Amino acid sequence: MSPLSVLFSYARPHRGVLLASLVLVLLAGGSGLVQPLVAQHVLEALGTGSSAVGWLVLLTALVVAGALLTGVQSWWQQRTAERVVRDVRRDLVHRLIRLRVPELDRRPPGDLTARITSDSTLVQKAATEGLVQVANGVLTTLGAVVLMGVVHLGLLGVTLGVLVVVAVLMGFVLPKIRAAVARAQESVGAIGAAVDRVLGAVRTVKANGAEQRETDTANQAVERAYEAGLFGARYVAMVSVLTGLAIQAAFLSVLGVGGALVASGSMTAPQLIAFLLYVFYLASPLASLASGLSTLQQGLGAVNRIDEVSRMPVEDDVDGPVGPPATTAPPRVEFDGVEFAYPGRGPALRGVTYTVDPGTRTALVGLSGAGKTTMFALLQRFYEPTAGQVRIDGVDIATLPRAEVRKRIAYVEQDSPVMAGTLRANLLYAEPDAAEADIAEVLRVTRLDAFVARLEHGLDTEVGTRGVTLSGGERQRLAIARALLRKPGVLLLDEATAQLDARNEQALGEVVEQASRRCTVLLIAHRLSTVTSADQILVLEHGLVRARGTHDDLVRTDPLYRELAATQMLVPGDVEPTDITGVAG
Ligand SMILES: Nc1ncnc2c1ncn2[C@@H]1O[C@H](COP(=O)(O)OP(=O)(O)OP(=O)(O)O)[C@@H](O)[C@H]1O
Repeated sequence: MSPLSVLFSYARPHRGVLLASLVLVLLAGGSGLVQPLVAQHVLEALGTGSSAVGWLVLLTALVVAGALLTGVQSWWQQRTAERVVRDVRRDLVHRLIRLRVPELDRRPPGDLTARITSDSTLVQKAATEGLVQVANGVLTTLGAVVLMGVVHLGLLGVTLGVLVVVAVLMGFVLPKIRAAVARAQESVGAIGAAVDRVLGAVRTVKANGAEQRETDTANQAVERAYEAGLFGARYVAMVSVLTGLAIQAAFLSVLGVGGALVASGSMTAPQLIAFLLYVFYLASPLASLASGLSTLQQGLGAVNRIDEVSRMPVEDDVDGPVGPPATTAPPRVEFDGVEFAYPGRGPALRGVTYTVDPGTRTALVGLSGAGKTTMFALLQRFYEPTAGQVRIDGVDIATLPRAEVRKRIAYVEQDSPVMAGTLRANLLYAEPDAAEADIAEVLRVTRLDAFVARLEHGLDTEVGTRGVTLSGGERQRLAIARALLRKPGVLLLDEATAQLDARNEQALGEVVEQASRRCTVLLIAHRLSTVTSADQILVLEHGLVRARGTHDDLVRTDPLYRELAATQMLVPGDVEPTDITGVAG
């Protein structure tokens, strides 16, 4: 779709009211045109001593009607503009939240936010005021042109000649406005991205004394937006200059040619005067046309950035009623020859095959970057395998709606995100109707009950942006409590206890063990002490399962596992300190 058709598509649902608005503009214009004639009659009546009441009433009615029509037209137009921007923003919010994870991975959130907040406002005016002004300008200009033709065809030719020259110049200027707005909006997106980057890691920025560097980065985008804005403003100003010049040039040409025609007797003086009045009358529709075209170009400059979001792939199977899972029994989870690579990267998983039996605990261990978190991401259909299948209870999850897959799974992320809001809102995020008894139970098992009891507002305490007012361990326990409250079929814990003190870690280890009687648990852990009692441990290396078994089996059979265990003093051993961060070498 061309940008113009996209713009029309925003206006289309409101075409009725926009057409009505156009009619009102024309009527208000018409009433304005008639008023001088009626005023003339009033003056004539007063001069001749006859009654002017009728004309006065008509004049008053015209003035009032004109004002009312203008008021109603302005209200309809602005209301429609607000509706257009509301629809665009609704659609953008809806899509952005549903964008596929790979798409979100490669776009700065600040830029996406700017499309909702800033770009949409330009489209709002273009799809309403711009279109009405252009239509009004075109219709009124055409009307004036027809009447000019009735008065004198030759002079009409002269006028049109001048207008064509101006139209060609406009054709050069208008696309510049559009390009400038597109550049300015890109920069506004870049400002959003830069600020978002800083605010998302404000402590890192401060701790590294990077305030000035980050300010400079954001300011570069601010400067680019300013330059592009100025560039566009120059051309917008040029449009009004051209419109003024068009009228002046038409007036002078008509005066010159018309004067000669009158002198030669092929035209009467009143004809010339009438024609000149029409030339002046043209000023208003031409101004409306020029301003409407500028507004349209500005909207077209922004429409691409909005339309780009409409073309990004979304997860279209996360809405609608999913219904309760067919069974509450813990399911079997299988990876069967699963291969996967992130866009532009080498393989992250290279043919992973394993089965997790219902109601058991499987631990994934291995060096950093081995592909553990990637498996969790595939299990929730954040990404799709490039080969192989992930199955839940024997069903390939690629054949299930994402909502259904995710409903069965509770996921505690590596950095256990907590969202701004209250503790309660975070806890009940997936289960808004959870029973008080269940809430109390999960708070107890995650040992958050004492913490909550100490807070003045208890569960209604605000946790700040990303839970910044909580400690790392409290955030993790909150995330685990949220997961347990869902009573999931599958529980995924990614380094979920990494930030807990030893006492809490042990307590939560027991909770997870208990949970595995009700659900299938997969947990990723670097601290092997948390996984020694798992039913099955998978050792991952470079996207492959290199060994599997219980802790005791693996200590005996797998050198890498033995090394990991020895460095964590879980087995006696004489081990060279090895890089287990995967950073070096
Ligand atoms: N969103 C992403 N885009 C591109 N590459 C990614 C992405 N996420 C992870 N990777 C890469 O994929 C590989 C596997 O990453 P993954 O997060 O699965 O490792 P991991 O075993 O969980 O590591 P860790 O123990 O450090 O969390 C790594 O090389 C990583 O750099």
